[in-house]
Amino acid sequence: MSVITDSIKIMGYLFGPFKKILAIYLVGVILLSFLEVFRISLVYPIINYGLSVENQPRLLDMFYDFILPPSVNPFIASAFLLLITTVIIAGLYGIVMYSGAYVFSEVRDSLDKRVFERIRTRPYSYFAGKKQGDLLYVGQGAVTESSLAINECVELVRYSFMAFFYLLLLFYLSLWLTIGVMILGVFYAFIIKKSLFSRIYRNSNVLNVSLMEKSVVYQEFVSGIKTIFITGSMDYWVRKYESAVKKLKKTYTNVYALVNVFLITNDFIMFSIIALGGIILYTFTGGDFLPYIGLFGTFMLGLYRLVPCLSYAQKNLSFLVQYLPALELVYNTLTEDYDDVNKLRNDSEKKEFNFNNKIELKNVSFVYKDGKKETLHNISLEINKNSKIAIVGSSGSGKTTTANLLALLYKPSSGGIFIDGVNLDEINPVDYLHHLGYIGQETFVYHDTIRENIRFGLDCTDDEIIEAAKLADAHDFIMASSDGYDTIIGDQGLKLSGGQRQRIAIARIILRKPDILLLDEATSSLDNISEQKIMESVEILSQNMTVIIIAHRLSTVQNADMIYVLKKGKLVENGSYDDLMRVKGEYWDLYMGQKN
Ligand SMILES: Nc1ncnc2c1ncn2[C@@H]1O[C@H](COP(=O)(O)OP(=O)(O)OP(=O)(O)O)[C@@H](O)[C@H]1O
Repeated sequence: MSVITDSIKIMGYLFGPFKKILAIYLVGVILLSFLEVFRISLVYPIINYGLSVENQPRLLDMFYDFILPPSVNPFIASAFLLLITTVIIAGLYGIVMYSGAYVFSEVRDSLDKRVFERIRTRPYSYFAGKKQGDLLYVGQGAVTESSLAINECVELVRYSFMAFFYLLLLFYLSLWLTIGVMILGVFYAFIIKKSLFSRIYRNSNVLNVSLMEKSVVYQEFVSGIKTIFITGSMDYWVRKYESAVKKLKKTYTNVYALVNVFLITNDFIMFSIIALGGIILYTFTGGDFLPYIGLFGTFMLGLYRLVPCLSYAQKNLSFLVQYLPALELVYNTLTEDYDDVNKLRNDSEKKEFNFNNKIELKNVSFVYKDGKKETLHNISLEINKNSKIAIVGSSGSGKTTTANLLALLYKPSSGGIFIDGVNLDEINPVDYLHHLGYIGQETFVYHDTIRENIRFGLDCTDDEIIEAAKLADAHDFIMASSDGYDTIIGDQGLKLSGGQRQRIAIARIILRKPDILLLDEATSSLDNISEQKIMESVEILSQNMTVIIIAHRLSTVQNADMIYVLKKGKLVENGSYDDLMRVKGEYWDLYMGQKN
């Protein structure tokens, strides 16, 4: 599809919900364009009546015959009309500019919201499979560039209408002269389209890829800063970043140089035409050019106004082309099909979460999208209500994957998870997730107070926050911080230790009083004493809560009601600590491995 039809299709989609305000803008633009041309045409009678030129068609004569009493001099009437039209144009300009800005900001605003909505409703696998930099670019850079494209589009419409009306005036003044100028113009536009537009589009594509690459490198640099420092690999990252920036510089130069070529050539053509027109007029009239001065002057004035309009329209078009790859990315994000988690989640047909008896995993197998073989194979296990179970196994055995399935981040490839006999697929996920407290290995804290980081949007009292913090062994260090619960955590929680962050994450979940508490290496960053304290809290909580613990440190899970042992994605053993130690199987091996 061509660049222009592509842009029209995308713009049609983006402007779709704003037809009314767009219509008002267009009416204003048409009226304004007409008045602009009318204003220029007033110059013609002013010159001709002023110079008392006879025997020349006088533009607007019919209009004057109709509205002017014979006693009024057409010269002074034209001057007055010029003044009145100028005042109206000034007012109308304000309206058009305002409605143009309004259309732009409405579309931009909706774009921001729509893109965010489309991204946020994606399944977790979409985020897991994307580079963070790419995700950031879609929601930020690409949206900003698309907004700029929208602005260019709004402007393009304005300048195109103006150019059209000026062209009509020129046709009226001199058919042949206009045809001559148009042939030149079409020839020129053809060269421009052939030589420049495709180049701008190509370079803009490269520009977008380079922008994305730079943003990815920067993102990776910031998130990996600690590893970069301790491995002394700063030079490598500097080279990586500089190479991304260098590529960007080259494509930026190409794109902006190409866009500016228009302006220079337009200026050149405009003044060449005026000079040539003057020479032709002088030659054809044998020096007696006075009767044609009105026509020549108005024509050139019209042309003088037309060319910048065309020039701006071209500039708008070329910027539009430049931003098109970003627009396409945003358009694809907005229109592509995907499993909307909201639609899945808000399904009113789905049952409410009801848990009185047990959770069962029945023959659950799972393959990651890009995985070659099954990560989980035919797992079947049971978790009784208010029991405390543990899932253990060596690294890579599939423990976190099992937790991911329980937390609805992925769906089993076959088999199913059942709560009191009801498949998790049939239960309202929002309801289910409200009752599930999942604490993973990665802890997310954000730039706000400790209080708000624990609250995380929940409607609760300060006392409840403190109680949860105590259970998570976080209260003491919070109280020792400069402003207690009101201490601001630095960007990404850099002012906190790993263990402190983990304790805040645990408090956040405990505060939610879930029915099922899923701890995936949730105490891995903690020292033994702190871990011990949290496990004591879990012990208390487990009287009214079903607790699923995934842990490397087997000492943490010794008193679980049931321990499931995974090996290479398969369930190889289960039983209480005593049972498993007695049979001296996989658990025994793991235990002895940790002891030595
Ligand atoms: N998003 C993913 N895409 C593809 N494969 C994955 C993904 N996440 C994990 N895996 C693979 O699945 C297997 C099980 O990983 P999982 O994280 O469940 O193991 P684990 O028992 O929790 O390991 P650890 O104790 O080291 O955290 C591993 O081989 C891992 O490489």
